[in-house]
Amino acid sequence: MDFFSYQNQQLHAEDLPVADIVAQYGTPCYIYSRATIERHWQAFDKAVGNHPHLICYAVKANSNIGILNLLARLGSGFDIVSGGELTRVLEAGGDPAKVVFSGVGKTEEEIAYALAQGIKCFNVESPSELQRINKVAGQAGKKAPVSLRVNPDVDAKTHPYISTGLKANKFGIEREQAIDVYRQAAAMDNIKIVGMDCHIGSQLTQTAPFVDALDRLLDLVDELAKHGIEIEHLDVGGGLGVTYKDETPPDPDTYVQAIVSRMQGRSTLPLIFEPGRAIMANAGILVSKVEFLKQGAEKNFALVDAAMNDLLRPALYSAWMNIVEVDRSLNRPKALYDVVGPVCETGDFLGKDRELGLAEGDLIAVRSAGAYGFAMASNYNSRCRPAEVLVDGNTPHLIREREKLADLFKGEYKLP
Ligand SMILES: Cc1ncc(COP(=O)(O)O)c(C=O)c1O
Ligand SMILES: N[C@@H](CCCC[NH3+])C(=O)O
Repeated sequence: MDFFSYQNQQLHAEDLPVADIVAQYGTPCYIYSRATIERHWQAFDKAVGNHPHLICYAVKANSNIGILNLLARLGSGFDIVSGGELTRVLEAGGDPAKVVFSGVGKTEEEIAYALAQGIKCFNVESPSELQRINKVAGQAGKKAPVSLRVNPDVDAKTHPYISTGLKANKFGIEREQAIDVYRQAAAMDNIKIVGMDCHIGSQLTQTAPFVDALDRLLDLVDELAKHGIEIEHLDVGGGLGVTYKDETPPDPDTYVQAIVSRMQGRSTLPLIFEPGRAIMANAGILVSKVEFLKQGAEKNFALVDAAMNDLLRPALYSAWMNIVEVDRSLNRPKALYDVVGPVCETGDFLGKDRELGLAEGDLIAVRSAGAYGFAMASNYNSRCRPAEVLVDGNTPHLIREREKLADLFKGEYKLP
């Protein structure tokens, strides 16, 4: 669900006109809604009902401390993929005992750090990683809690760059090897087996691949039990998609029900969910100002002050993201525009062939930009990353300042 709505032709964030917010904080600017983030998180939590569970928000989707803090206050757990993300979770007041650590390339340093903080478990992606965790835990005199990420070989039917559950993908341990790797783990001195997990991809718009993957995992859980290995939790990963254009993903309730319905007879096996996009995407927009309108030989261009460094999804995945005028009352004549940024790349666009009524100086908003928006922003072309503002009812809170030019070369040195 999208929290931005037009009131009197002006795009509003909760009770505030978007134009007033950016008048204060400048453009480009990410704006998020507290109410929407909380509603989305609670939709997952409530849908699971009485089945024991933990919602571990996938920090990579949006890792702003202000947002992590909101979620921590709701009781959320966190799915992290780096020591940096763990630092953010701790800084935000998150409970390390509710943190699961995913990712294919955990370093010794990251493992030692996570162990020292007492995280819930490591989602292990290879036999070599398992050995490394055992070694580091041994050095620390600890037993590391682990879950093996099983690659269930299910087609998530999403963009190939964000599909993760196929044999051809780098993620997880092949199903056929899983029992063997679990047995290796059971024999290790400094490993404690606690779970099993999978994550088959992102922006999934159907329930069936999730259910297929779960069924394959449940078969493995039963097979492991025959080998005397008990699984204490099952982590079904994230991946639920959102509507950017005309996709019709299941809502969190339908998705969660489909998962929980497969858990009959397993009411004591806790479930972990790792949603990222479904919580954050439609809770945020990116607002940008039209700098110039330019008529090319074949196309009209709207040159705006946000670029691929601020929002990479269109350039990276050819992702279609909805672009709207912030003030419709201006009633500009409509034309077809490629909405492009100032970065020196032909791939620097936010949208192509969009019918918009624009004049120089107008504001546009890219909707559904709350997930994998700022989180993937960079300083390419030495551009300062934008501000982030969280709207709480009728109060905007600055949760990240726009970067300053002087910050761009902090930590860089000239030769003596
Ligand atoms: C292991 C893992 N968990 C959770 C997520 C979150 O995915 P999404 O934002 O699609 O819910 C991802 C990213 O795809 C991931 O790699
Ligand atoms: N960054 C991607 C999703 C990747 C999910 C991470 N495993 C996107 O914008 O859609």
